[in-house]
Amino acid sequence: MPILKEPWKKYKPFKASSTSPLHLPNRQWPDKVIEKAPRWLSSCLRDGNQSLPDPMVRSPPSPMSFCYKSWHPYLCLGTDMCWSNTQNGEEKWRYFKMLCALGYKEIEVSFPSASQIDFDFTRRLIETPGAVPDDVFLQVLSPCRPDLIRRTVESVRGAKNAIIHIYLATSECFRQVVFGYTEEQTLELAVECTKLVRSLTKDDPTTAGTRWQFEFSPECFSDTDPDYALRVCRAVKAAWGPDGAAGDQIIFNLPATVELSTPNIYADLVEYFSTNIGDRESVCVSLHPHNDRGCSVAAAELGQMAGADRVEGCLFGNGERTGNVDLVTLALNLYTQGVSPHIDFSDMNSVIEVVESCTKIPVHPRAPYGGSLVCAAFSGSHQDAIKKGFQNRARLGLSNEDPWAGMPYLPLDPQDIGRNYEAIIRVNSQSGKGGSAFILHSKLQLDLPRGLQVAFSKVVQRRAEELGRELLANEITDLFEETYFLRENPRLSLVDYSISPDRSQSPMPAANGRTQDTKSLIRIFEGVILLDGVEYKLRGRGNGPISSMAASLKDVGIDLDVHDYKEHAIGEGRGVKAASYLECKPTGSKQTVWGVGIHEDVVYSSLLAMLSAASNFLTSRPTSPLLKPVANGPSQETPNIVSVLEEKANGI
Ligand SMILES: CC(=O)SCCNC(=O)CCNC(=O)[C@H](O)C(C)(C)COP(=O)(O)OP(=O)(O)OC[C@H]1O[C@@H](n2cnc3c(N)ncnc32)[C@H](O)[C@@H]1OP(=O)(O)O
Ligand SMILES: CC(C)C(=O)C(=O)O
Ligand SMILES: [Mg+2]
Repeated sequence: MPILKEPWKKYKPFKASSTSPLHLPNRQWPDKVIEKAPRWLSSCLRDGNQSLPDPMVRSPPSPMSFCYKSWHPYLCLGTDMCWSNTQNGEEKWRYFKMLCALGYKEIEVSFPSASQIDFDFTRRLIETPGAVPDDVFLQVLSPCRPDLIRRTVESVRGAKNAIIHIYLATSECFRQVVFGYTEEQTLELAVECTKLVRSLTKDDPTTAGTRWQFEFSPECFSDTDPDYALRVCRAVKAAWGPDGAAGDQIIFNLPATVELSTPNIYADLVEYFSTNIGDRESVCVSLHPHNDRGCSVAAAELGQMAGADRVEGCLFGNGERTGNVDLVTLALNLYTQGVSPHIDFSDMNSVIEVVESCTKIPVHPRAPYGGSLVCAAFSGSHQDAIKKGFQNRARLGLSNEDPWAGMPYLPLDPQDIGRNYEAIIRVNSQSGKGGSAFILHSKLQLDLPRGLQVAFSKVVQRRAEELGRELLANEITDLFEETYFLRENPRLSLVDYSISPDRSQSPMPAANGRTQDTKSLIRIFEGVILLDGVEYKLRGRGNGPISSMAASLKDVGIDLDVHDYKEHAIGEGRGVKAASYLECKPTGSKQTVWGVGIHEDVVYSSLLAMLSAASNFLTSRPTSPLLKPVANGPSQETPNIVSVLEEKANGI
């Protein structure tokens, strides 16, 4: 082929045939809303399976394998996820059980004429008591070839419920390129094969114990002249003879075998078919979109709006080439519109585990709903909005009326698919204060004041940049405990203390000139601290425990003014603790330091916060503060420099 200068000119825009119904001035589907779930057909074990490098049901292992880890069909790295053959059919068996548990009622289990293994798997399902729930239909697929149809029907003999599905491509391309058939020959073959299926199933009294359904797929429907597709299907319908009044429907499955156009065109085709096939109650219109252009979900949704009753697809969009339509996305798209899909994805992680281990294809981390990252927010703005969403829902009482309204960025409650809230907020160097604050709140029940959120987020940012990666939730809680000396404080600790009212003083006058109440009595802090391995005895005066301790610390060169103090309870009942947060400003400095204390005793918790702030003050300075000489002795005016270093006092 000559090399084209403009190679894209090799391709032509999609054009339906000359009798195109695409000019549908009265199309109805754009105004329709999907209000109920369609009938679902999982083709995971057929269309999904036929597209795997190593199908689920296979003969004994070959040294060649598809490696999940290396993404290579042959080079196996020998990890857990690498292909390893279990007993023949075990993976399909496990997958089938999962599909039943999820709620699928129509499951295409095999292409029985393809191999003995597929045939045997189908037989095993039927012959194992209780393997197939009474309300589940087993679907099996065959081309329009009499020998293969006989084998296919044979495979489901004795089943309680079975759907025989035959396919024949009707597009001009396939008729000319693959089969060399005229329109009439194709139609005749479809009718003949339908009659054969009928004779082998519902017309054969020996199979009366089986509830039969029949499905015909005009393969490549979306590339087929729509009037011709209708002609073939009407003839097939006449051959099958469904009795709609008795609830018997023929399934016409309309594949976009290859997705060739925008989904609105598929919807037009479906609406045209659905409204013109006639005797509609005897017909179930089914969709089978593939995803070559990445629009299969849209095609399936518009197709339902256009009148389809049923959708065929695979979990996580497995299937030929780019896959079949993703049944997980379709179901949960309905769910998030308040419509039950009648499929249970509440334990998404288990579904993923089964699908990945059976197909050896990992679910993409960004796959809608199922992907490991889709409930996670890394970026600061997202985290901030989600955090506020959680806070405000409780505050605004939205939880009763409209439980998920007012929740930014999260279209689905992660808990509904078995993901916990810890997975939502993930912290890296793109995160702001809200992310770490959310994690500290959910993991440690700490409700950080805004200023501390800002201060700690800088610490987190630094650490994330140093490591060049995401910080895990436990790394953030560790970092917090380390930064604010919540587990240990190697430099500064409180050995002993007491706080008592200063009886020698009359109460300090309040700002309004009145005498303060007894609560405002001057307190005296007396205690022993261990600073860099040396014990110091301190004494200080203040309006309360914190300020008196702050005053006492000046004597060891830790000169901090308390700017802000907040506390809250953690937990309730006997195990309740107090969390205290202190913002302090070193005298003469503009920068603040924060301290955090947690303890059952509220006062002790606040003193720990003071000590934590003092430690941060110490570490924020290049060298240790100089110990102030106790030159002036206790001062009554400045209620702070009273402490003494015992050794010093003793002249040691
Ligand atoms: C779009 C889809 O997903 S369709 C489903 C596809 N799935 C599969 O094919 C999986 C299982 N298939 C198989 O195991 C094999 O292809 C079999 C058993 C069906 C047939 O195997 P073979 O007899 O060796 O035929 P082979 O696969 O090489 O070629 C297909 C033949 O069937 C014909 N054919 C293809 N589709 C159909 C059809 N729907 N109806 C009738 N004949 C068909 C082809 O024209 C070709 O005929 P030819 O041999 O006269 O040229
Ligand atoms: C067999 C048919 C339904 C098919 O898989 C397709 O056309 O994609
Ligand atoms: Mg297909």
